[in-house]
Amino acid sequence: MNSPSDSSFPLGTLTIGKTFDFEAGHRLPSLPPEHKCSHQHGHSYQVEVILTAPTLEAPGFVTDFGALAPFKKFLDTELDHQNLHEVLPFEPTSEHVAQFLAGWIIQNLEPDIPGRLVAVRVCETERSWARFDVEQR
Ligand SMILES: Nc1nc2c(c(=O)[nH]1)N=C([C@H](O)[C@H](O)COP(=O)(O)OP(=O)(O)OP(=O)(O)O)CN2
Ligand SMILES: [Zn+2]
Repeated sequence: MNSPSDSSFPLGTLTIGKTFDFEAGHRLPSLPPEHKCSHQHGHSYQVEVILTAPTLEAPGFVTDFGALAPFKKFLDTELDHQNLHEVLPFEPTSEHVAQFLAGWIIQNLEPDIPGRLVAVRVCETERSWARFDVEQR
C-alpha cells in the first residue's frame, strides 16, 4: 500500500472540508430601514469547515469526517430554526457568523481531533458567502 512517505507522493498541504447546513431567520437591525436585510427574513445557511493536518492519521485522514459530528449537533441544537439575532450576541452577518463558528470549533472540537481549523465559510445563498481564515498558529 502506498503511503505519503513514498517518493511518488508530491510534497504539499492536505486540506479537507465538510459542509453543514441549518435553517434560520435573521435581520440586520443596524441597516437603514430601506435596506431589505433590515427586515426579518430567512436563509438556508450552508457552513463549510476546512481543516488541515501536518501528518495523516491512519488510514490516511486529516480528520475522520465523522469526528465533526459535535459541530453538526451544535448547529442543530443552537442555531437551526432560530432567529439568529435573538440567539447570538452580535449582529448576524455572514462574516460575524463565520468568525463565531470558527471560535466554537477551535474551543470545542479542535482539542479532540487531529486536524486544525483553516477556515469557515458561511453561505447565506448560493451566490453570497463570507469566509473566516484562522490566523496561523
Ligand atoms: N457582506 C455582507 N453583505 C450582506 C450580508 C452579509 O452577511 N454580509 N447580508 C445581507 C442580507 O442578509 C441578505 O439576506 C443577503 O444579501 P443578498 O445577497 O443581497 O440577497 P439576495 O439573495 O436577495 O441577492 P440578490 O442578488 O439581490 O438576489 C445583505 N448583505
Ligand atoms: Zn439575510
